[in-house]
Amino acid sequence: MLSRAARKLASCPSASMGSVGIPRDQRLLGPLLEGPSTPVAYFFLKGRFAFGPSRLSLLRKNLPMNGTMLQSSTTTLWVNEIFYSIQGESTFAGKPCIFIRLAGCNLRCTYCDTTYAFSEGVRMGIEEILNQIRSYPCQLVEVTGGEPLLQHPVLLLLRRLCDLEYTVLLETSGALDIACVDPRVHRIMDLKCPSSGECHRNRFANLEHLTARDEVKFVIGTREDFEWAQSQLQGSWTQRVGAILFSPVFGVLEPAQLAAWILEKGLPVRLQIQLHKFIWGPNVRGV
Ligand SMILES: Nc1nc2[nH]cc(C(=O)O)c2c(=O)[nH]1
Ligand code: SF4
Ligand SMILES: [Mg+2]
Repeated sequence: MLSRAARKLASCPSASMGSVGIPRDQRLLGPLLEGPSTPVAYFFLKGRFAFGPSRLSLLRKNLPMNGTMLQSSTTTLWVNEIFYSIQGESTFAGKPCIFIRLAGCNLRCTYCDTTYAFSEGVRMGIEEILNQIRSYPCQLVEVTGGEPLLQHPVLLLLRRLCDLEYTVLLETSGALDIACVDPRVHRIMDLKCPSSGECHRNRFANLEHLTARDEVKFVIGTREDFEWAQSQLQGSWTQRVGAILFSPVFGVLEPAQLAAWILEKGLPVRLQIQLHKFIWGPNVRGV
């Protein structure tokens, strides 16, 4: 007997092939690119195609805007970086972890710390990615971005990683549908607060899909954000989800201030600081 989540995945062909079953606003737009020798990337930008070299860095970094899909074949992904570090966020913080950062994002949060992922990346085959992952002495993998769900083949990558018995984490902004993600994946989903400038992009329907495996993260920059986050803690999802994380915007809100607010209200949430920024500094890439 398949679980509800497993049945949903089985009825979602995009987890194994093509883009059928993907919500309309997440479908690939534009012609498919095949073969590593093709030196051109295609993007669908506000109703027209843009063409560029295979390194996305030559695209202006503010180009992939709302609703824009990164174009790739069904077995390749635009990868910004792959690295091995200490997990700095979520309930897995402190553990060795391999990170796969995918390129492109459809949001532009005011505090974004990975703007370089908007436009820099190389195209890699899923098997090529898996081979690199196998080279690290680690069974914990996080797929992050950018926004990893912008690229449909990520569903296949996530499934392959689960099949290989990795513990798999997915960081997502929460603006795209999370229902087709393999149910073995731990989804770490943001609810964007007002100071992000992207609060209106929250896809609240995602909350219905959350399970004890998943975590919800609020990145908090102001008292208004804190109160907004507090006001979201009413729904039944709070009882189902594995963790609720309150994380201060680095360099904007002192962790001690957020700690004081949480204690003042007695909120049953988890204060999260971005461990990697305290270990290696706020602007170091690849850690
Ligand atoms: N060490 C480390 N932990 C992280 N957890 C989430 C990260 C992210 O950028 O999504 C991240 C990251 O970039 N580095
Ligand atoms: S969703 Fe994440 S990667 Fe995208 S702009 Fe916001 S913080 Fe940056
Ligand atoms: Mg992130």
